[in-house]
Order: sequence, then structure tokens, then C-alpha cells
Amino acid sequence: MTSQAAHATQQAQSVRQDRPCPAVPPGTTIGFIGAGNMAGAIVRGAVAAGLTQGQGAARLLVTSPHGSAAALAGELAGQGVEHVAQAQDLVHASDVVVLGVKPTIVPVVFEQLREELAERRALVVSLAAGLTLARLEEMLPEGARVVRAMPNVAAAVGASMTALAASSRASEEDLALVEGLMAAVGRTARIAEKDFSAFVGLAGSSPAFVFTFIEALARAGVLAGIPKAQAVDIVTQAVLGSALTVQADAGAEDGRTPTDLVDAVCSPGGTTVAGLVAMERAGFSNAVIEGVRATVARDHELGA
Ligand SMILES: NC(=O)C1=CN([C@@H]2O[C@H](COP(=O)(O)OP(=O)(O)OC[C@H]3O[C@@H](n4cnc5c(N)ncnc54)[C@H](O)[C@@H]3O)[C@@H](O)[C@H]2O)C=CC1
Ligand SMILES: O=C(O)[C@@H]1CCC=N1
Repeated sequence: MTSQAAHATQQAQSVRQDRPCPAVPPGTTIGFIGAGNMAGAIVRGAVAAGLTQGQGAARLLVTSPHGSAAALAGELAGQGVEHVAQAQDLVHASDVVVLGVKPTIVPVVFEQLREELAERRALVVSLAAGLTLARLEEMLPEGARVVRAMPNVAAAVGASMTALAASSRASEEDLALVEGLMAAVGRTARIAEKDFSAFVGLAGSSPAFVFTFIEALARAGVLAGIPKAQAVDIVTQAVLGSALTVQADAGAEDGRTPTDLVDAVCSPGGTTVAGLVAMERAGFSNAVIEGVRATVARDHELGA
């Protein structure tokens, strides 16, 4: 295991320690096609949540053409994760097939596995941006059961916000199973499929926007004389604390909205309002809104 992966697993375990095991039916075999950032995070999360341990443990199978699946299975050796060399064999053995490949590779994989998917009739789970349930059903054998899940990169530390939507042929049990699996890497929300593109802007892609904000804030700290590593550490805690404050208020009776919270920080004639007004003059809110609009538009293009 790389030190980065070990650190991510350790952090994920500490974030997850009070979360119950995911509600996946006993003995389910879940096969992952592709074992990159997202599938890797889900597999590690499922193992850390205890899905592959004890009575009725699930079996997790992974495959990929480039060595990432073999490396993942090696990292989790003895913990219920097996590498399968051929994707066809993985589909034959799986009750659930999770597609952890880039959206442009999804049609290639479906074409390659058409026969096995038609025979096995496993539940298909897509993590791909842009590809709608209708588009996925079009590419799959007649009658396929499909669930779309849209996690984000925070799945690697058990703090994803994951959207879920099911095709008309998928059952409540199918959706609940995927909900259970994705609960191993954070919070889940069932949303209308029409809102998936907007969700990508707000949660799937937004970690990259927030990382950029953290980087810019830290760089401003360096400009003001603080060493970079210390600036990043300070900013990260400030961003985490701000998010936790919004979350606590949202759950409280008479909780404050983000606008109320901005007002609470802005003393009349003070430092914050001076900074905020300068940021808005430079187009801060508008830049964020335009960024999300472009993300939503790109998600529509990918699905076209
Ligand atoms: N990275 C992110 O933050 C998020 C990604 N997603 C979605 O998750 C999916 C996977 O993205 P990442 O994990 O970031 O990609 P990645 O590039 O990290 O991993 C892709 C995996 O697919 C494998 N692969 C490539 N061609 C293949 C083929 N023909 N057959 C089988 N496996 C193949 C690669 O070896 C690799 O293991 C994408 O559809 C993306 O839209 C969704 C939400 C967030
Ligand atoms: O950019 C992408 O394709 C994926 C979808 C959500 C986050 N990353």
C-alpha cells in the first residue's frame, strides 16, 4: 500500500468509526470494473465499514486492464477483495456490477460485456458523469436494472455526498443495496434524475472548486508572509469549521442561513466586510455561479 493510500484508509476508518455496517444483503458479490480513484475509494470504504467481514460477508471483485485492480486487491489482501483478470469472468460471478470507468469508456465496456450482462442480469451501477439512466438502458441488454450514483472525491475519507437514482426496472431493494454500499463512504441522498447535472456542479465536481479556493486563500497568506504549509493548515481548518457551522445551524431549530452567518462575521466597518466587498467587486459569487453553470452544461454534453 502506498503511504498516501494508507493515510487515506486510516483517515477513512477514523471518520467512519461510528457508522453502522452498510445494509447490503448477506453474501452479495459486488464486481467493480475499473479500480481508479472512485472505485478504489468505494472498495476501501466498504472494507473499512466491515462489509466483507463476519457472517454473510459480501465478496468484492475488481478488474481493470492497467494493473490498478491487481494493486488494490494486493493492498487489501485477506480482507475479502479479489482481483479477477477478465472482466467477463467478473460479470459472471457478480450480483452487482459497478462501473468505475470514465464516461467515454462506459460504451466500450458495455459492448465488450454485452453477452455476459445479458446472461447474468446483474444490477448495474454507474458512477459516470453525464450518462443518464435512459442512455445507459439504451446501451445495455433489454430489461437491465440500473442505478446511477454520483459520489465525490471525499469518498476517500468517508465524507462523500452521493446522489442516487434508479431506473424504472430497478427495485426498491436494488436502490437500498446501492445506498448501503455508498453509505460506507459518506452520506447519500435520493434525488430526481433530472437534478443529477446540477448535483455534479454542487457536489461531484465542487471539491475541485473548494480545493482551488483553499489554494488561493493559502497563497494570499503566503503573500502576507505566512509559510505555505502553515497557511494551508490554517485555511483547511477555517474551511472545515465554516462547513461544520453551516451544517450545525441547518440542523438546529431557528438555525442561521449562510447569509445570516456572513452577517454574523461582518462587524460594521470591520475587516471582513472590507474583504468581502473587494472579493465581490472582483466577481467572486458570479465566478462560482458561472463555474457551476459550465459544469452542468458539460454534464449535459457528455450525455448527449
Ligand atoms: N474522480 C471523481 O472525483 C469522481 C468521478 N466520478 C466518476 O467515476 C468514474 C471513474 O472516475 P475515476 O475513478 O476518477 O477515474 P480513474 O481514471 O481514476 O479510474 C478509471 C479506472 O478505469 C480503468 N479502465 C480504463 N479503461 C478500462 C476498460 N476498458 N475496462 C475496464 N477498466 C478500465 C482504469 O484502469 C482505472 O482503474 C467516472 O465515470 C467519473 O465520471 C464520479 C464522481 C466523482
Ligand atoms: O469531472 C468528472 O468527470 C467527474 C465527475 C464528477 C467529478 N469528477
